[in-house]
Amino acid sequence: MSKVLVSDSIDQAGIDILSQVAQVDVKTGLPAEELIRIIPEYNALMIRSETRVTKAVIEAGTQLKIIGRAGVGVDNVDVPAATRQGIVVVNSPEGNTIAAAEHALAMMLALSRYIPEANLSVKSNKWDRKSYIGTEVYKKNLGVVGLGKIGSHVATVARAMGMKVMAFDPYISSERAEQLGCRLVELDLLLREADYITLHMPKTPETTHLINAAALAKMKPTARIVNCARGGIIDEAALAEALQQGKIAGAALDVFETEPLGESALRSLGKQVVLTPHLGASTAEAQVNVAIDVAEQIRDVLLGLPARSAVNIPGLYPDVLEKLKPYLRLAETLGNLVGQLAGGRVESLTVRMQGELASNDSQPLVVASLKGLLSQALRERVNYVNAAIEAKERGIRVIETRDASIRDYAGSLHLQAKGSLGEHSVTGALLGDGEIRITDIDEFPINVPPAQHMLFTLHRDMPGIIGKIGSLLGSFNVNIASMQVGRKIVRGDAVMVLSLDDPLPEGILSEILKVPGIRDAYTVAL
Ligand SMILES: NC(=O)c1ccc[n+]([C@@H]2O[C@H](COP(=O)([O-])OP(=O)(O)OC[C@H]3O[C@@H](n4cnc5c(N)ncnc54)[C@H](O)[C@@H]3O)[C@@H](O)[C@H]2O)c1
Ligand SMILES: O=C(O)[C@H](O)COP(=O)(O)O
Repeated sequence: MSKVLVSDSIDQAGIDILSQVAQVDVKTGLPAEELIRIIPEYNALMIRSETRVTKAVIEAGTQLKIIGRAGVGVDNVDVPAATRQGIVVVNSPEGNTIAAAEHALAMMLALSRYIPEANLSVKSNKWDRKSYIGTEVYKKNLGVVGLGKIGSHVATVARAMGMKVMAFDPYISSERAEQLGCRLVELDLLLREADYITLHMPKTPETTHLINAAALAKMKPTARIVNCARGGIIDEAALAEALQQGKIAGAALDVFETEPLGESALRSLGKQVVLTPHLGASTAEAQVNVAIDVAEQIRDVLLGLPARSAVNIPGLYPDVLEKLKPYLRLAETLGNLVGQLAGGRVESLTVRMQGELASNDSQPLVVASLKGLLSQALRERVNYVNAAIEAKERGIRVIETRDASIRDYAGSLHLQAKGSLGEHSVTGALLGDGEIRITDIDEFPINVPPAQHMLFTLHRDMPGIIGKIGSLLGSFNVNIASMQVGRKIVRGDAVMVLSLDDPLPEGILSEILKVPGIRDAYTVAL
C-alpha cells in the first residue's frame, strides 16, 4: 500500500480521501533533518506553506511520486528539483481564492477604521472614541497589483463598495481589466494615485521588493498598502521606515519575508499597522476546498491517473485526457522506436501531428514522444514530468509541425529523429479499436503492430533474401511471429519488419548484415 506523509495541518476531508488508497501519516512541525530522515518511506507528501520542501528533501524522497500543496503558492517547494526527479507537484489554484480576497478586503477595512486597536482598547476597559477616527473607502482609488483570481475578486467587491479600481498587471489584457470595471495602468501611476494598494501577484525575481523605498516614496502620504500575497514583495525595512516617517499612512500585512515573523520594527508600530499570521487561506470553507482538491489529485496520481492541477507538467482535463490517452501510448511507442532506430545521440526530434491530430493540443503528444525517445537511456527515470527538461538538457531540439491534409488514418503521428548516427522516421496511427499500427518506417509503407521484440532491415528487394533471413533466425532458434516487407518500387530498396517471439541472441545482427543485399539491420525492443 502507498504511504502518504501529511506534514502541515490539513482538513480531515483530505485525510479521509487519501486513506481510501494509502496509509496516511500526519506529522506536523517536523524539523528539516527529521523530514529528510523519514521521507524515503513515502510515495506522496502533502503540505501547506509551512513545510520547506528543499532540494535535500526531494533528493531523499526516492519513492516520491507527488508533492501536493493544499493551497496556491508553491514557493516553499523546490519545483525544479522535483521536476528533475520526475515528481509531479500539484496545488489547489482556486480553493482559497475567496478566503484570501476576503482577508485582503478585511485588512483594508480594519486598517481604515483601526478596528484591531479599537478592539484592544475596549477590551482593556477603555471607552476612547476620539483616537479612532477612520477613513472611508467609498469613492477612494484602489490600486490592485496582480489582477488574477484573488485580485479580480477584490476588485469586484471593492467596486461594489463604491471604490474606483485601477490595476497593474503586465500579463493581462485591458479587455479583461475592463470586464472587471478596472482601469489598467502602469505601476508608477498606480503608486502615485492610489489611496489603497493591495498586492495579489506571486513572488518572483521580478516582484521581489517591487515595493521598495523608491516605490513607497511615490505613494501619497495618506495611502495605505495591503499585502496578502507573499512576504518579500514589500521590502519590510523600507516599509517600517516609510511608516515611521509618515511617508505613507498605513500597512496591513498577512505575509512576511520570514515566517514566523521574528524581530521586526513593524511590531512596534501603532494603529497604522495591522499584522496577521498568514491567515489569508484560513477559513473553514477554503481549508475543506484545498484539502479535497489536493487529496483527490494525490489519490489519482497514486492510482496511476494524471493530476488536474500540476504546476510542473501541462494539466489535462479528464475529457481531453480520455480522448488523448491512446495517442499518448502511440506517441510513446513511436518515440521509443525511432530512438532505437536512430541509436547514438539524438540531436533533434520532429513531431508532426497529422490529420485530426493536427488540431489537438500538441504539448502532451510531444512530451509522450520525448518520454519514449529517452526511455532507452533513462528507463523508468524518465516520465511525463521530466521528459521535456531531460531532452533539453541533452540538447535535443524539438520541432513541432502539423499537417491536417494527411488523411491516411483519422489521425496519425510522424516522428523523425536526427542524430550522430543518421536520420530515421516512423509514422503510426490507431485503428478503430485503439490498436497501434506502425504505418511507415523511413518513408517505406508498412502496416504492423508494435511487438516486444522486433527486427528491421533495409535491403535490396531481390529474390531469396527473405528466405535467407528466415533460415538464419531459425538456426539461432528465434521464432518469427510475423513478417512484412515495405517497398516503394519493385527491386529497389525495401524494409523488412519482423516481430519475434524471442529476443535476438548476441551476435546474430552481424550475421544478418553479412547476408548479400542487406544494407542495414536494427533490433528493437518495445
Ligand atoms: N495570504 C494567503 O494566505 C494567500 C492565500 C492564497 C493565495 N495567496 C497568494 O496570493 C497571490 C495571488 O494568488 P492568485 O490565486 O490570485 O494567483 P493568480 O495566478 O490567479 O494571479 C496572479 C496575478 O499576478 C500577475 N502578475 C505576475 N507578475 C506580476 C507582476 N510583476 N506585476 C503585477 N502582476 C503580476 C499575474 O499576471 C496574475 O494575473 C499568490 O502569491 C498566492 O501565493 C496568499
Ligand atoms: O498560497 C497559499 O495558498 C496561501 O499562502 C495559503 O497558505 P497556507 O495553506 O499555509 O494557509
